[in-house]
Amino acid sequence: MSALKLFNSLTRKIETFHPVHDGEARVYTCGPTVYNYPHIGNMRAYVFADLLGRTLSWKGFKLTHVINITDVGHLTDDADAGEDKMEKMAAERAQSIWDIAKHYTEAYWADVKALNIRQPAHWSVATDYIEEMLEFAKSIADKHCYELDSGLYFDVSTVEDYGRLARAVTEEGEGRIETVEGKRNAADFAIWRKTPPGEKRQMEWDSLWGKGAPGWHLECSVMSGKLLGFPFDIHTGGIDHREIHHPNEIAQNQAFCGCGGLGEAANSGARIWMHNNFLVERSGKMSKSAGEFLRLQLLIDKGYHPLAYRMMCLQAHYRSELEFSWEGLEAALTRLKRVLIGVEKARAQVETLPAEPEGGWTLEDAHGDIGGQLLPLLARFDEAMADDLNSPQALTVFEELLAMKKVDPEHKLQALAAMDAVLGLGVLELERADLRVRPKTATITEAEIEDALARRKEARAAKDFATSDALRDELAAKGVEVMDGDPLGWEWQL
Ligand SMILES: Nc1ncnc2c1ncn2[C@@H]1O[C@H](COP(=O)(O)OP(=O)(O)OP(=O)(O)O)[C@@H](O)[C@H]1O
Ligand SMILES: [Zn+2]
Repeated sequence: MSALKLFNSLTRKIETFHPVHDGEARVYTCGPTVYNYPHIGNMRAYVFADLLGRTLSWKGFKLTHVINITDVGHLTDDADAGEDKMEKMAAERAQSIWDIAKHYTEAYWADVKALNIRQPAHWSVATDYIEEMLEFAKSIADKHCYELDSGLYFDVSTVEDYGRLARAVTEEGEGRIETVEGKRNAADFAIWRKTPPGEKRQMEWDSLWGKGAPGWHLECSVMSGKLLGFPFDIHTGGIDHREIHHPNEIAQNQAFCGCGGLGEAANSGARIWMHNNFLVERSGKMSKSAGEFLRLQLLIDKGYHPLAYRMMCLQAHYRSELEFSWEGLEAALTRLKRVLIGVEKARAQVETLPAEPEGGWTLEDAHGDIGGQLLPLLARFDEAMADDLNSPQALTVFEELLAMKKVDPEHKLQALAAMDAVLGLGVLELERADLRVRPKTATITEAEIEDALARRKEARAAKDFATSDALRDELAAKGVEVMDGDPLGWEWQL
């Protein structure tokens, strides 16, 4: 078994994973701000966190994963400027924040499910932890904070090594962070924002510092510490969080734990900080406001199975930028189709599918009584995943397994199921026909297509090529391409 190695953004080094608690892995992932639908770039962050969680399970660690839902406190700028994203959307829509949060949380969960992202142990909702946030703030206020008219601010000069995660000295951030009158340091941030006099927010709570709402950074410090205990093992997020959100969480954690500098990673609250790189469009970072809003549902509406997007994510290492294109998605879908053809062949050779062991597949279960040719393959798959989650490499090993011929079919399927438990493509539950998603604009149903194709087959058998061609043209007029002799065995596509 290869030792699990992960890239720690805090040390900027690949490190061997040593859990804080023997045999366990505790992971916190910054979740979505539920003011709008997530775009597929946001979902890359959760596919990555899921891949990490699945790899930890595969390595035999008992995983506790927390993903939060931010329903208050995230401003339109990650630092201190702008409005609360939730309040802003609620005002625009003339709806209650609670309704907005519910709607978009459910939409996010639908994407989570469609992408085979496993359910974490906890979905922690920020507004459920206000009491704990007030206690946390109170415990650090005297030594680390000061009050201004607009709120309670964290003085970043009171902790050692502020900003180390971002590799930026405090002053460097100055240009980017809007000045608030009276701040001691440019990078100081509000941990509690007071409701301005004369205003009423939809979400506000009483506190020692007046009515108001918690800061976004405070929320993640509190929920991660509360649910996982400091220090926990791994904190994840998108690479943008490396600049402001996570350095600020770290500063609060240091203050709360009374810990020293960041020479000791555990002082930051987590031992390892991991960040996925961006999904980008040719024009730049994907965002909700610019251009076509790339939601998972849009991909589905255009006829792409959501797992083609998961495949697309797995094909790139999580620390590399990934450029989205429709051609790239098409290629990922084709790759998934080929995988399913291989799985179908393997399935046809066995009576029953291997039963998933309780608690999911681990490398150890995968080994089972497997011998001979399959063991080196499992070892190479393990090595790839242990090498800072090298999923592109692991995928090629998975495909090698699919192509293997002279192996015991039961063992092959066992190895397949176990590897898929890490990749999360769910290939044993998927049928090839499931991948053929009807685009929203399609004017013909599958039953009508199958019916026309059956009639065409009959015509061809009777050598009535005029009818056969007429049926083909009829289908083409409705946007259905008939694919005679397609190597992937697809008879038609929309
Ligand atoms: N283009 C992207 N590619 C990969 N991850 C991303 C991308 N954009 C945001 N993320 C990550 O998605 C997660 C969810 O972010 P959040 O819900 O806070 O979205 P957001 O800040 O409103 O997104 P955006 O800035 O894109 O509108 C975070 O971990 C964030 O770092
Ligand atoms: Zn967070």
